[in-house]
Amino acid sequence: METSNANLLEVRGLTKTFGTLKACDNIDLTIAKGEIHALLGENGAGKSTLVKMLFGTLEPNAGEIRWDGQPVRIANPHAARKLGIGMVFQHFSLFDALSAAENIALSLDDKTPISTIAAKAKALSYSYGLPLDPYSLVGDLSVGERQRIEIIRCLLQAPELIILDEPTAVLTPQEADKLFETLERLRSEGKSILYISHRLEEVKRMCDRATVLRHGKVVGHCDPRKETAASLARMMVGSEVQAVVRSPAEGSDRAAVLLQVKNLSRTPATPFSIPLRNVNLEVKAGEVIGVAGVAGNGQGEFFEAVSGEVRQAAAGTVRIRGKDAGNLSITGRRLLGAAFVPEERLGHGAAPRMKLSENLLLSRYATDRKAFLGAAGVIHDGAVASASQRIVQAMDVRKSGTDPEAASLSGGNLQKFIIGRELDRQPAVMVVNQPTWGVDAGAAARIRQSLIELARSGSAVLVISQDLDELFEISDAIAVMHNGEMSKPIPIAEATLEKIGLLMGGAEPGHVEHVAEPA
Ligand SMILES: Nc1ncnc2c1ncn2[C@@H]1O[C@H](COP(=O)(O)OP(=O)(O)OP(=O)(O)O)[C@@H](O)[C@H]1O
Repeated sequence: METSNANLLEVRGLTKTFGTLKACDNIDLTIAKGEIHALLGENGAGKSTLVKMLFGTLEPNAGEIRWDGQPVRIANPHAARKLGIGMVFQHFSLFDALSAAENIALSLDDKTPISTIAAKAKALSYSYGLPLDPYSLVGDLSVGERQRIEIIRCLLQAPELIILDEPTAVLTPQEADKLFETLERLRSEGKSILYISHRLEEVKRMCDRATVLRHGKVVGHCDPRKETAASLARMMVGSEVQAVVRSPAEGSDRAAVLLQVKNLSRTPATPFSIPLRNVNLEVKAGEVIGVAGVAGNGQGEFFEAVSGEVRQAAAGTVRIRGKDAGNLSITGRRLLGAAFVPEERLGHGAAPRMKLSENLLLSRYATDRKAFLGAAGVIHDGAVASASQRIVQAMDVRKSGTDPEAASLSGGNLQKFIIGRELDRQPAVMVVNQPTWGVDAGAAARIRQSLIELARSGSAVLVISQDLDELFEISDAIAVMHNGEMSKPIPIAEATLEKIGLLMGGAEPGHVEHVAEPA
């Protein structure tokens, strides 16, 4: 039986509206001391809005928050921290040119000397099994190590409640395991954790209770350990989530190579970027090739070179539909029939302050001139609006208003719109970096299925992803990037998690070929 003393946080009737949209609608939530509590919900369900109110970055319109039985007002993150609430954000807020300890010092309010902070951070990091060298420069660290800094920074303030927003999205399976050990340890010390994740298997594994949101309302509570990933997804979405079907790639041996990367090398543009070393890769019509790798091993640099965000001097390093494209701009490559979806949605994938229809026009006016522009460059508003509507429907994009600004969409819904915008063109070559990052189970299945279908209709699809399950689900072969080098693609029938994991960790391909198949 729970008594009110056992509860650390109680939320009653919390409501937040944006215009006419109730992003959080009368939400009740109770977090007990010493529990890991999952907050689940499809994209746009209101999870981020809720935790922003708990961390003091958004002010509720109505409702009450009780902390250890007492009503509180959390006016800003400083007040949240003082109360004992810490948050590890999905997007890191660290300075590359500073050390781990200096970054931590910036978030502390007192004037403790760096050497003391470094010693404390190091001791804490080792005691929680997340070892950290406090004097290492952030720019030299992997994404997993950067996340450790964020976690240690949070733990140094001895919070009673730690909010984690999709903490494993950027981690390797091994790093995620380490994080789970740390969370279990925190739980055993009586700390509470509010855990947001779209990865339902890890929610089942880690969490004691779950609260499920849909359209801003609480639609259920459950013990995730007693559920299946499918039943959790059903609670979130309100209906059965379709499994992804990968039809066999037909005749791909004889098919045309639509995207070719040939002897691509790049010297690092900044002290913190990874050089590319003689990368070779081909994607044929009809197939999906996956690129796996721990974040920060050159995938970003590879995407920039393939998409034309950074051009090469040698035109032949990237060939699209048989034409040299290495020295072309993004638009030049798009005119050859390619489409690109970058990892970073706001700013790169979409202009945040522009409406969805304006974003559509911005990315497609050159390639779809006839459809969207008249003779004197007059915009066919109707055509743009109906294309925008078509994409919203095809990808089930949830939003407030008919044509809102991109920045007002929840992360996952903006991703659905951007992918839909490119798929709508039926590109001959599609290159996507992290296609379902932050996307809920139902929408992720839809995006993955669309990528397979695009390939089977005759296009070449290249998917860079840190989600190995995703790559195994959709790829016909998987290549691995490590330290700026690309392995040969391993056909999916021969690929195992162990082989790919070893290559991700830097094992020699020759060694991996001898790894036994699992029994
Ligand atoms: N600043 C804002 N202005 C207008 N609408 C907003 C704003 N912030 C969020 N919304 C809307 O509120 C709803 C809830 O968004 P929220 O970011 O909380 O969802 P979420 O559950 O965290 O989704 P995701 O899993 O995609 O991150 C969405 O429909 C979103 O478009």
